[in-house]
Order: sequence, then structure tokens, then C-alpha cells
Amino acid sequence: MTNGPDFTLADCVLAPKVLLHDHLDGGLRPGTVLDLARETGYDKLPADTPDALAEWFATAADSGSLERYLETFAHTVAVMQTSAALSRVARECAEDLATDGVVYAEVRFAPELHTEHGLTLDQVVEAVLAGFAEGEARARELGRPIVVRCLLTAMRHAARSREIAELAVRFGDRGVAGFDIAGAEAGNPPSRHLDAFDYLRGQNSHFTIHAGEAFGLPSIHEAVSFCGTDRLGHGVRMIDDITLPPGAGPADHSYPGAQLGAIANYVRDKRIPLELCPSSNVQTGAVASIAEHPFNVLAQLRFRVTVNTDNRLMSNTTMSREFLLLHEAFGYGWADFQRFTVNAMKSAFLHFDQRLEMIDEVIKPGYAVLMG
Ligand SMILES: O=c1[nH]cnc2c1ncn2[C@@H]1O[C@H](CO)[C@@H](O)[C@H]1O
Ligand SMILES: [Zn+2]
Repeated sequence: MTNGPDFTLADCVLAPKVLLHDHLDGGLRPGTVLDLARETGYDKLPADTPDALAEWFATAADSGSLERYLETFAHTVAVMQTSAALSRVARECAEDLATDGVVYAEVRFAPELHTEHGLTLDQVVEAVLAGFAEGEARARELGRPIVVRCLLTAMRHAARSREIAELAVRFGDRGVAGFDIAGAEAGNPPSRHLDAFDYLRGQNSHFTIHAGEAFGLPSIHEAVSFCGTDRLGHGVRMIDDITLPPGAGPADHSYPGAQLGAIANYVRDKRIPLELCPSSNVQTGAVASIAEHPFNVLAQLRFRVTVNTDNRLMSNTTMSREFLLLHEAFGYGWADFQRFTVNAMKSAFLHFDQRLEMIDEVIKPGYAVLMG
């Protein structure tokens, strides 16, 4: 790969970025969590200043286990139970992503988690969409245009996936681009939700599945082969189906002789996108470090890899920071980041002409400037 010049975070902010895997309830501003807790009378926050709260989330999420990582969401979900709170969080999300140089984002959340104070599922979705629209308008005014779509997530341990899938289809022409399942992966295989996936395929709708994060190949196999997923949320354990040549390291420039198993071949042949989230994977213990992340192996073997944040609050990260971390670990230059960004845009749940326009009008011109 191109060993580009040394990048700074500011350089990475300038690059147009596409984000496919970001959780709304994992990306709140710490100060907003505090404001909303005060407004709604939620008194269980573990800290009372923005800095201390940011620190608490990052440390608590650094647990080495997906289950413990997910416990931290109790606090963000607790303060996202009114239309006003949901709209504010969504507006700030769009603004923060635009400020970071993200030009297209699909942001996901689970409507079923936001009905504790009496909102209906429809009201939850409407509030979030209104917030995204406001955020997009503000970003445009600031000269940092962004397009934000949302994905509706169903929790994989629960039993509401069919209902949430129907909700996603119903809002399909109002800013909901697709569907997802998330939550604790072990013990909750994707095939539990076949009904929802069958329904979505029948509706010509798009979906992604969190698979191959905390659980390995069987989860990826089900998501791809039984459920027919369009993309893989994480999919990092794809590496378990790849045998590298002796002596190969995680930062090599090529992997001659690498052997792919049946699932890896299928995913690569079909160009099924991998929504890789480097920092999140380190926190949940899916990988030991960024330097050992299979991102580079998968990229060099030409899987359709994309770079994502997962949860900006829990990982104290941004898209630009994920780019920088990958640059530091693997020496990627702008040509590489353009490829990952085009991969992501090609994989977006937008119509073909819309994806093409973003690639031709926004992404390629943006990288052309950076590449001088
Ligand atoms: O990396 C992840 N793996 C699995 N589930 C996740 C991850 N990040 C967040 N959530 C779950 O998705 C819900 C809706 O956004 C969150 O509340 C959290 O429980
Ligand atoms: Zn996720």
C-alpha cells in the first residue's frame, strides 16, 4: 500500500468520509448526556462533569467483553426517552459527523429501547428523523454538507424484529434506509430473526446484521447464507476462515498463498461489505490491538472493507481518528482511504444513481485535492 506522508488528525478531517456503522445511542456528546439527565430527572449517571463522564464511558467500555461494553448504553438510552431528547441527540450527531468531514452517514438505533416514557415506535422514529433533518440543514449552512439516513435496529435477544422491520419499511421513503440487529451476539444467532429478514427481502428492503464480532464464523455463515444479509456489521472474525502463509504479519503489503475457506470466498466473491470498527473491536476484546486488527489482511485480500466508528462516545473516537489509527498501524495513504471510502459509498443503502453521484461529485474530487 502507499506509504503516504505523515498525516495529522486535521488532514483526516479534510478527507471526505462515509460512515455506515454508527450507533445514535453510542455517540452522544458527554455534555448532552448530563443536560438530558438533568432535564428528565435521571439520577444514575456515574459522573457529573463532561470530562469525567467521557472518561467513565471510555474506561467502562474498555472491558474486553461485548456484554460489559453494552452495559454502558443503559445511561445513554435512559436519557433518550422523549421526542425533544431524541431530536437533540440526532441533530448533534449530524452536526458532529459533518464537522468531522463525514459526507454520508447511516446512523442506527433501536426504537424499541426508547419507549419507556410512553413514546410510540413511530414517534421515536419521527423525532430522530426530525433531528437529522435539522442537523443536515445546520451543516449545510456551515458549508459542511452531509446526508444522513437511519437504520432501525432490533435487539437480537428480544422478539420485536419483525415489528421493527415493518417499521423500517413503513418509513422507507422518509429517511430510513434499512434494518439491523444488534446486542449480545453469543447465544442469539441471526437465524432467530429469519422472519424479519424474509419479510424485508420480500419488500426489496436492505439490511445489515451485527455478526462475527463477539462470536465467530457460525454467526457470519448464518447472517450471509441463511439470512441473506446485504452487509456484515463488523464481520471481523472473517479472519478465522483465512489461513495466512507462514511468517505473515498483520501489516504486510500482500499475502501470497493465503487460503480462503468457503465462507470467506463467498463473502469476497459476492462483494459483501464488512463494516469494520477498529477501536470498538479492541474494547470488546474481538482483537488485541489496532496493530493486530485483521483490517489490513482483509483489505489486502480485497474484501470490501469499510472504516467505521461504531460508538463514538464509548470509544472516544471519530471517523478521522479511526483513519489516523489505521494510517499509523498500516501506513495507508490517500489512495487507500479513497478506496475504503468508495467501498463504503458503493455499499450504502441508497439508490445506485445517488451513490454514483456522491462518488463522482464529492468523494473523488475531495481525494483528488488531497492527493495534489
Ligand atoms: O458493537 C456492537 N455490537 C452489538 N451491539 C451493539 C454494538 N454497539 C451498540 N450495540 C447495541 O445496539 C443498540 C442500538 O444502537 C445499543 O443500545 C447497543 O445495545
Ligand atoms: Zn455496532
